[in-house]
Amino acid sequence: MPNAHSMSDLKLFNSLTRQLEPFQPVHPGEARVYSCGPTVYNYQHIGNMRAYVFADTLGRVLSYKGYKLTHVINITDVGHLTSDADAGEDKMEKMAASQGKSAWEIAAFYQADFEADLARLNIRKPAHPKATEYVDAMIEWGKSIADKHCYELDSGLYFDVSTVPEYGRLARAVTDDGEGRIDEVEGKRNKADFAIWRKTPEGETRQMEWDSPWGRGAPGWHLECSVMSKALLGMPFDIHTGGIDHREIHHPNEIAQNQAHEGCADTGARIWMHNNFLVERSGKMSKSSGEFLRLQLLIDKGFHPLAYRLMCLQAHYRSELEFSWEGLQAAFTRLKRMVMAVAALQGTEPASEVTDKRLLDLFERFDAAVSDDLNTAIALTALEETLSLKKIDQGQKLLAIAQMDAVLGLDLLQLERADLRVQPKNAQISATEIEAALTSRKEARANKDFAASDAIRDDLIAKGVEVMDGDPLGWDWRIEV
Ligand SMILES: Nc1ncnc2c1ncn2[C@@H]1O[C@H](COP(=O)(O)OP(=O)(O)OP(=O)(O)O)[C@@H](O)[C@H]1O
Ligand SMILES: [Zn+2]
Repeated sequence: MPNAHSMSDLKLFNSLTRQLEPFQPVHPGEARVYSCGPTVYNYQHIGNMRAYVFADTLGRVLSYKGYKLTHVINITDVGHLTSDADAGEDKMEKMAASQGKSAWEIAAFYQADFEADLARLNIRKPAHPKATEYVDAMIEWGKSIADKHCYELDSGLYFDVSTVPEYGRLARAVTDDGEGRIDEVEGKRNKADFAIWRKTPEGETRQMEWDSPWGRGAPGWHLECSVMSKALLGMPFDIHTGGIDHREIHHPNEIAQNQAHEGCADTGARIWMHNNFLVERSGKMSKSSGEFLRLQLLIDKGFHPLAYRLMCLQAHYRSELEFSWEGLQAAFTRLKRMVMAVAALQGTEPASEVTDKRLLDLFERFDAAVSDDLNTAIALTALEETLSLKKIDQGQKLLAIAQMDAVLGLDLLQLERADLRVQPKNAQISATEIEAALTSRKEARANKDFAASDAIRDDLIAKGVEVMDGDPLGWDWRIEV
């Protein structure tokens, strides 16, 4: 697309100022992004995955705008307690004990599962540093801020939030429920003070523990993101992302550590961005509630994982998104339509540039939408209009689709109809058997043997197959789950 990235300036909503701001990179021509990664003590739920679909879309938009992107999603394999505010048990150690495995095994298993989910959602491969690889750097960071900003209690080294300017500015925490949720630890100077280092209590041993000037123990969860973002991206860097819950405690704490360490009022990242929650009718999706929605469950029910990506893109990342199976079904149907429209271009070679005015206008709309704080909902409509354009140069159309999809990540040029036929786990019949039965049914009908044709249909229905004669999508059948 000629000069596509120079069409509209990219504006992003900065949680620090609660305003849209133009993106101005710290390093000309580059974009450096850090996204808080998962705590790998369990499977991820699809709410967690919404955070990474958002971060990936941001990264794709930055690449499309011509910036050289460095994106980090860390892996939290140590340090996160069951509460964000340094209370409760260690998530990793607790799961290890309940499964009779080592904390290291737990972390490796769930990290691999997380990375498989990223791939299934067509999330590009950012760097995935592990917190446990940065413990030395965390201790060094702690040492450099300990005298001026920290104090020791029996339970560890604590950060005194009154030693940095404007603590909690990101959360606007002083009056709302931000600080109110922080649990008391005996001896803390301020309610919001948090652990930099947690000492292993006398007489206990942890599987993951290290020696430090403040005793044997483990780093506080907040410290790892400051340390890893600085080590991998330098400070200041461009954008820090996370779910909206992190705006309250985790990110204000990172900012406080960054200010202390860098000796400035700067916050470490210039722009802080937060995705809103995926919710269930009953409330926020959470792992603590036992059974929870995983991407694998969606696949087991016959949905393609990219239908979930599309479901996320249909909403603005700053809006709450309510999950429902009907909503997912609608997104899946929409994805099928797109894939079928691209299939109609099979055999077309993409053009080397787009000159057609209709395509250029649609591209301008697409560009304006993604430049407006990642308005993917509008961008999708521009893509769909492009897909439905008739009497147009096919090569140019394909090029425009490819460029839009590079930003949205729906994998439209690779996905085929057959890929979208996801076999539900409890299916009683395979796709090949269904196709064969439908072919026999067609023959029976052609021979006017309606009894045979009805018998085949009844047999399919009994096996959970809905036969969709005359389906406008040409989808023909689906397995009901
Ligand atoms: N329902 C949700 N919707 C969108 N993002 C979420 C949701 N829940 C968590 N996140 C985000 O997912 C990322 C990873 O979360 P994290 O590993 O801290 O686990 P968690 O889901 O918060 O854990 P738990 O459910 O046990 O409280 C974070 O950026 C977090 O803000
Ligand atoms: Zn973090």
